[in-house]
Amino acid sequence: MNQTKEQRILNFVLQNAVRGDPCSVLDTIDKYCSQKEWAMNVGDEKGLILDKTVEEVNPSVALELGTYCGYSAVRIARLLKAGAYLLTVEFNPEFAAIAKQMIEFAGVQDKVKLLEGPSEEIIPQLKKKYEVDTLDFVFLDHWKDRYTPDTILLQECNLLRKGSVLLADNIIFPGAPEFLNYIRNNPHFQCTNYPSHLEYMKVGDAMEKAVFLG
Ligand SMILES: O=C(NC/C=C/[C@H]1O[C@@H](Sc2ccncc2)[C@H](O)[C@@H]1O)c1cc([N+](=O)[O-])cc(O)c1O
Ligand SMILES: [Mg+2]
Repeated sequence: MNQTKEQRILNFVLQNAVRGDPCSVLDTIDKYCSQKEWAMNVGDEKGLILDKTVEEVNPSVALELGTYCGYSAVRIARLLKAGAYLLTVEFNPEFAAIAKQMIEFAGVQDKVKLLEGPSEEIIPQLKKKYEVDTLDFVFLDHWKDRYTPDTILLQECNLLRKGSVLLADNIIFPGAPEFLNYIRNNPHFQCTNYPSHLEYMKVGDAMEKAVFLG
């Protein structure tokens, strides 16, 4: 049975990256996806915006929606302080299996909890089942039409506190117009736009940061 693109990416990492070295895993994925097969990782350019935001927030508890191959989970986890952790939500079992291996190869498995299932089911379970109080940082990179309902759900489940930071990928491409309209017109959020480019392409893209004001 021939391999999927995601399996080819993982195999390229297993054969070319340095086990236990998150940066080498990120560089190897970026190399493969810019030279051989494009894939929807946040990538190196927008990855720097993600890095700066994570360093600024220095979260104890972070949530990622849309794990895919685990690139941004590794990217975020490598920056977390001792005792801090990332919960990452993926509903596609094949992608979850790839991401699990990617996270373990990078050596950040002790900081990452991969939750398999759709965000709309997982988010309401975070407090009771996963013992989350509130989230310091949320990275939205899953289906673009889920950004708004899941942001509303996070508020309804009291998972945001004054100062919680949301960072959303793909504001321009593929675009999340409904989310942008929602978040920029919501008095409970302070928004900042970060223009960039689509991963591995010259196409324009942007990330949007939204700080919850309580
Ligand atoms: O479509 C994009 N991302 C959707 C991502 C989806 C990821 O999240 C879940 S969906 C889900 C649902 C519910 N709960 C958890 C995960 C999918 O199984 C996939 O792993 C995308 C597309 C482009 N592009 O150029 O076309 C560029 C990007 O950066 C993108 O992020
Ligand atoms: Mg994306």
